[in-house]
Amino acid sequence: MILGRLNHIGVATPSIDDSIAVYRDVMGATAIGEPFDLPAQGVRVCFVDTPNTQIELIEPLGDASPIRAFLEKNPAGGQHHLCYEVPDIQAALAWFRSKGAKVLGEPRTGAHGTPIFFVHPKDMGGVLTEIMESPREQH
Ligand SMILES: CC[C@H](C(=O)O)C(=O)SCCNC(=O)CCNC(=O)[C@H](O)C(C)(C)COP(=O)(O)OP(=O)(O)OC[C@H]1O[C@@H](n2cnc3c(N)ncnc32)[C@H](O)[C@@H]1OP(=O)(O)O
Ligand SMILES: [Co+2]
Repeated sequence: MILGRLNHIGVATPSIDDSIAVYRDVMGATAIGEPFDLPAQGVRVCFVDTPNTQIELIEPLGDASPIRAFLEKNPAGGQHHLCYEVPDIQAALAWFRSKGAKVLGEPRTGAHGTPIFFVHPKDMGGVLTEIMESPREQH
């Protein structure tokens, strides 16, 4: 398994619009994407570019959103997950399973349009970890 670059840091928020204002006005972010819905993943997403990675702002979308419980515990939002790139999602899936880590579901299409899966925080030192196949042009 080849662990690649840190693609993004997931930050859960009760309001993407409010968070955009903070990253724009307080953090001085100059490259903020348009928010978009990912109904299949139960989130609304907005990417804030940094020089070497991205902040992925995520807001609950729908009653079954996987981040609702997180926001109930952390009403102001907060750091939610880390996402690393791999060259081959299936090889990575087999790798984590071979290590006995709890993979959450099967690979599905993530916010960058490539396959992703999550590894339970209990097996990752308390860090919800997303694994994402690198976009093809980066292979
Ligand atoms: C995929 C689109 C996009 C992309 O980048 O492409 C995204 O990243 S979308 C991100 C949102 N989607 C997900 O997070 C899917 C995977 N997550 C899950 O399945 C759940 O969030 C899960 C199972 C990690 C936690 O579910 P839930 O919070 O409902 O369960 P519990 O409250 O029982 O939590 C169990 C246990 O884990 C701790 N926990 C929960 N969330 C986190 C977290 N983000 N980081 C670290 N730890 C977390 C929680 O505190 C519980 O611990 P315990 O000691 O048992 O109280
Ligand atoms: Co993510």
